[in-house]
Parts: sequence; C-alpha cells; structure tokens
Amino acid sequence: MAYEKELDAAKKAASLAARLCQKVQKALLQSDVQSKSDKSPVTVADYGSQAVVSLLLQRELISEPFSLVAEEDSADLRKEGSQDIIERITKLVNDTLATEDPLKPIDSTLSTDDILRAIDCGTSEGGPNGRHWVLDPIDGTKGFLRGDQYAVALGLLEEGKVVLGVLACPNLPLASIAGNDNKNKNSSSSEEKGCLFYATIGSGTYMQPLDSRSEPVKVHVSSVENPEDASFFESFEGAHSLHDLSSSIANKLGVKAPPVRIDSQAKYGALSRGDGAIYLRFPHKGYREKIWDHVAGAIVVTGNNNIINITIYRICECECNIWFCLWDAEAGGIVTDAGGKALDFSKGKYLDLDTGIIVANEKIMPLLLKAVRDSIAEQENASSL
Ligand SMILES: Nc1ncnc2c1ncn2[C@@H]1O[C@H](COP(=O)(O)O)[C@@H](OP(=O)(O)O)[C@H]1O
Ligand SMILES: [Mg+2]
Ligand SMILES: [Mg+2]
Ligand SMILES: [Mg+2]
Repeated sequence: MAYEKELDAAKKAASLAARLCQKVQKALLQSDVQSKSDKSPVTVADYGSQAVVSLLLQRELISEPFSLVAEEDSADLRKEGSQDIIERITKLVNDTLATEDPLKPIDSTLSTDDILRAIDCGTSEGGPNGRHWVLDPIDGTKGFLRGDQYAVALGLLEEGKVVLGVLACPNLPLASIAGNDNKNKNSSSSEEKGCLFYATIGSGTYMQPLDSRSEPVKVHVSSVENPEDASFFESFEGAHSLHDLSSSIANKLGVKAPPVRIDSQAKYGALSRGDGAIYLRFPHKGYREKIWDHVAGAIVVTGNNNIINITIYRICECECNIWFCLWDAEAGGIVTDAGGKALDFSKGKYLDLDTGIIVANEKIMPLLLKAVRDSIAEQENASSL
C-alpha cells in the first residue's frame, strides 16, 4: 500500500496526541476552580499535541525531509511570564511520550527548548511542491473547552494534493450518532467513545477505536439519494458558519431532520461513516479558511476518490437553469466550495474559496449545488434591497 510507513507514523502520532488532549480535558472538566475564561488548559493541550505530533513524525520518518504546516507556533510561549506554562507543556509531553511503549526505556527527557523547537517545526508555508504534513493539534478548541467534540487532525500533501489523512476524535461515539438529539452528539455520555479515522489515496477510509482494541473497519458515506431523508451537519458555533443560510439550503432540498451541530472535523469523520449525508460550512464574510481545518477531513470523507475534477455544465440557459455536473469520482463523498470547485490545498496556509465548503455524496451533490446557488442569490438580492 502506498504511504504505509507514513500512515503508521501518522496514526501513532495522532493517537498519542489525542491521549495528551484527553488527559487535559479530563482534568479541565473535573476542576471546579477552573474559570470559564481561563484558556490555559486548551493552550497547554494545543501546544502539547503539536509537540507530540512533530516529535513522533520526525522520529518515525527519520530519513525523510520534514515539513510541517501547523496551527500553533511558539511566539507567545517565548514571551516573558510564560515559563510556567512551558514547563507544564514539557512535563505533559514527556509523560505522554513515556506512555507510548511502557516497556521501552525512555532515551532522555526532553527539555523546554526541545519542546519549543518541536512546536516551531510547524511553521512551514506548504505550497504546491514537495511533501508537507498539515496539522491542527486541537481542532474545535471551543468544543474541547465545553467538554464536547474536538479532533487531532493530521494530513499529508504531496505536490499540493492530499494523499493521507488521520482524524483522532476522542469524544466521538464508536456507534453512529445518526438519529440522536444534538445534545447527545456533543456531550459526554457513557457509550463507548474515541474514533480514529484514516485514509490514504486510493485505499478508502477506515475507522478503528482510538485505543486500538479492535480491528479497523472500512467505512462509506451515506448512500441516501433523496435529500428529504438526509440529515446535515454544521458547526456548533454560529460564529463559524451562517446557520440561516444552511437552513435556507436545507429547506430548498426538503431536508426534514434538524441540523446536527457538532464541533471540529469530527463532522467529516461522522459523515465518512454515513451518520449524516451533508455538511454545510459558510463562514461570515471576510473569514479565510485554513488548510489544517480541512486537509485530513477532506480525504477521510472522500475516501478513495481524492482526485476530483468537477465540471459543471450549464445545459440550459433559460429560467429553469438546469445544471449538469460530472465528476471524476469512484465512491465516497465529494467536498467542494460553494461554486462546486474542488478544494485547492496547494496555495499555502489558506484556502482560496468561493463562499463556503459543502460535502455530500455524488447523488445529492448536484441538487445541493443548485440549492446553495439559489439560496446565496436570494440572500444577495435581499441584502441589496
Ligand atoms: N469566524 C470563523 N469562521 C469560520 N471558522 C472559524 C472562525 N473562527 C475560527 N474558525 C475555525 O473553525 C474551527 C473549528 O471548526 P468548527 O466550527 O467546525 O468546530 C477552528 O479551529 P480551531 O478550533 O482549531 O481553532 C477555527 O480555525
Ligand atoms: Mg481548527
Ligand atoms: Mg486548532
Ligand atoms: Mg485555533
């Protein structure tokens, strides 16, 4: 299998980083004294997770050049007054790495400088040439703080295309979340939780328990053809996506189920196993999407059809405005911007998008594109009045 060595390293790195995050989230939720506005737990977990992934990938893929585009950098940690927080991160990273293989003797304890350097390995700019790892050490920081969904999201770009993705979702139930109410989807409950999703180009998407207690299973997106039977996912945070616009699109499609609002790229993971059929993400004007918020999720949900070329033909210029879409896709989901264009991860840290990001299976996508176009046009007309 292509990228086998890289996938093993990525799964190990994301799982270990997730273990670090789980430890911090548990302490955070148990602490009565933690004030809601205190962001330090998430800060410690964010940096700690980034350091673990950076160190693990470099150690496991020692003979390869290493480039990492990651969300965090150490600038704030190097400011005066941050010594205490760096020491907390360093201890957490050392403790986490020591759990990797309890029988293996620990070579040496990492210093605060080692940790800062590991974090700063993530300052690559990415781009269209060569290989770049892409990391969101905690995606869904707001969910993490609430005790809800979050993900460690790690992907690999080769010549600007996503070739591998791993999503560790510590709070996502192993069983489908379809049909539960929104509260259950986001909050902790007693059911078994912790999913690791992964995909490499041409090999499909798999899911296994985060603690590896059972074998991976191949997953598929929903095969629902009638949008009336589909349910759609969107951000929990209204500030991250226009819920009104999603609701207008869902109405046009005839979707009956209420929106499923969850944090982070756990949405892509849940969609990849068919828990829902549509993902709608429409940031407020001016927001620029970052590649680490979508690289891993995009390949996980597209599975074995990562190379998607979509041609949209307008076959009728009259009022009925029928569009015909043709994609070069085998199976799995389709991820595009609001105009139907495949996401381009080759432009550096940012995605250059038309309005938003949408995901659906190939049966629903043509209808979805039309509903998106019509809803956006209506919204523009209303605001110009
Ligand atoms: N105003 C905004 N609009 C859209 N996305 C935003 C946003 N502010 C932050 N985000 C991004 O939304 C991500 C979370 O996605 P979701 O809404 O699906 O949970 C955040 O990732 P981080 O939590 O890693 O910072 C952040 O990058
Ligand atoms: Mg993120
Ligand atoms: Mg993040
Ligand atoms: Mg962030």
